[in-house]
Amino acid sequence: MTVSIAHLGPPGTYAEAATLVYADYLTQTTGHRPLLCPYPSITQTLQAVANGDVALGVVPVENSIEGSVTITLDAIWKLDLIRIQKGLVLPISHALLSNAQGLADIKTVYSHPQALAQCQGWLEKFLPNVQAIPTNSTTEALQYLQETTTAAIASGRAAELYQLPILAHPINDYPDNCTRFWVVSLQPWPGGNYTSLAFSVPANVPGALVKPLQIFAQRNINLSRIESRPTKRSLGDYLFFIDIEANTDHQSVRSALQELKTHTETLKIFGSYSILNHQPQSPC
Ligand SMILES: O=C(O)C(=O)Cc1ccccc1
Repeated sequence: MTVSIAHLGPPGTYAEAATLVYADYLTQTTGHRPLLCPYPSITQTLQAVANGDVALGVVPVENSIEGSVTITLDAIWKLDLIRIQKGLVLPISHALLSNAQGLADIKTVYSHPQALAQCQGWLEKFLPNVQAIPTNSTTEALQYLQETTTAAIASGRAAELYQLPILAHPINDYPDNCTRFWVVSLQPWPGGNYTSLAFSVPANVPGALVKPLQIFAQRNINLSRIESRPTKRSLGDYLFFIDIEANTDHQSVRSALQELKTHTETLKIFGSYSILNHQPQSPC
């Protein structure tokens, strides 16, 4: 049976590029080529996995310049059964696509909020008076390019795919711009050396986060990331997303998670996974 993988579309997004990397890996390891299924938003991509419409989904989770992709974290928290199977990191290089004669004609720039933010300095310098409009994805932005006063930020690959002119490339403010993606499914997977989890704490009291952090520190378990997100219940009430460098099969991790349960209100463990190292020369 063909495995379907959901990703943010339309075709040509960075999420699709990450999905193609994973599809190549699956083809090599299983002998079967999976089917790529584009969805209009990150939330709908994850929903398709949660509903069982597709076996797998690939979503961006964190960028080296802009930090967390908050839509992904919020949706994963809400969708109870989602598990992480793999991580993969992709270098991101943005281009300015437009049918305008030159930069002086451009009045509006469309793109995904992460792409707009990663090119903020370039936009301020070269297009200081344009209006930046967020879209669900970098390739959704391309539908606005019929006008000769509009531009979109997307990849060189997207420009090639839709035969659109590139006015400037690269335009990201930092050359080492990398985005981390998660491959997710409903199936727990034999893990790797990274574990991701999230929890809410019982009350917004001093030290509510100290105990959970101590639990890991006492066992010498390294945290590679901590991110807070509002619970959306009341102001100042947060969820914490944590990545640790260890597997849940490890005895120390098991006991840490047992103890963590007693110091958190809700604890969700998204699983243990390895990082697919597909480009050993990449800056990521
Ligand atoms: O819109 C896309 O192409 C995406 O895949 C989301 C995104 C946007 C910018 C950087 C990384 C991922």
